[in-house]
Amino acid sequence: MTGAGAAMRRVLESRERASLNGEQVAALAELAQRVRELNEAVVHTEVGADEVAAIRDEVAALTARLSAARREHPPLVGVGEDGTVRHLASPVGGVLNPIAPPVAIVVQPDGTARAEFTLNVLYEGPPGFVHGGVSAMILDQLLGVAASANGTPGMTATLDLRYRRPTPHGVPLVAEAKVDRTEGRKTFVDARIIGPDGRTTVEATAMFVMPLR
Ligand SMILES: CCCCCCCCCC(=O)SCCNC(=O)CCNC(=O)[C@H](O)C(C)(C)COP(=O)(O)OP(=O)(O)OC[C@H]1O[C@@H](n2cnc3c(N)ncnc32)[C@H](O)[C@@H]1OP(=O)(O)O
Repeated sequence: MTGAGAAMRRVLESRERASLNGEQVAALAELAQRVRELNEAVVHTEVGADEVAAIRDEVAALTARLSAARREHPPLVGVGEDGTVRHLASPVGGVLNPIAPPVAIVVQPDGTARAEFTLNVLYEGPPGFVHGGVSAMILDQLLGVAASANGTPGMTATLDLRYRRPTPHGVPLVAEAKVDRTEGRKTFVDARIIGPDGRTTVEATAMFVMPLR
């Protein structure tokens, strides 16, 4: 046993006290979105060196202003309108995380976790296509949400990926995950990413294990 469950409970207990109210979350989510746009602008800009230097100094000044009052830990959890727990700073769809791809996961009545999203060039691996690690990260999260929605949350113990064809960026994608079966503390979940032509680009199977302590 790893004690992973106890370690996570300790972190959760310390961070729940730092929860934000809805107004604060909305304001920071807007800021995170502006930073996402800044990130993309940095990758695409063709402005001259002097302008780059001036912008660099402005960004540094903004970072200093934000850092004038810092919490010890990121706000980890929030409770959504539907009562589900949200990891606000998650690297997948975390509304407060400027590096998180915009993947909003919705659980369907039949337990399928589903997301519709478009990835921009920030998530590129092979030219024109999504980085395989980014696809894996999105699928891991989606698989985990499906396991949680099934009432059997856990840690990812195994994650098997089959990259069937390249996943394009800049076009609408769909990802879905659904629990296949549970065996004691183990939950087996299947997922896939589907391209705009309706064909599967990546398939995944994961096993989640609920830590004993
Ligand atoms: C709404 C919120 C949604 C949030 C979604 C979040 C999605 C993101 C999820 C993640 O990314 S989690 C981070 C990545 N995963 C980890 O860091 C996990 C690290 N590993 C662990 O913490 C532990 O190894 C683990 C909790 C998975 C298992 O530890 P345990 O001490 O509870 O397992 P134990 O050794 O008692 O084994 C229990 C059973 O599982 C099996 N098992 C455990 N780990 C395994 C493994 N890695 N591969 C294959 N089998 C494994 C083990 O063989 C055994 O099978 P049997 O009961 O049949 O004997």
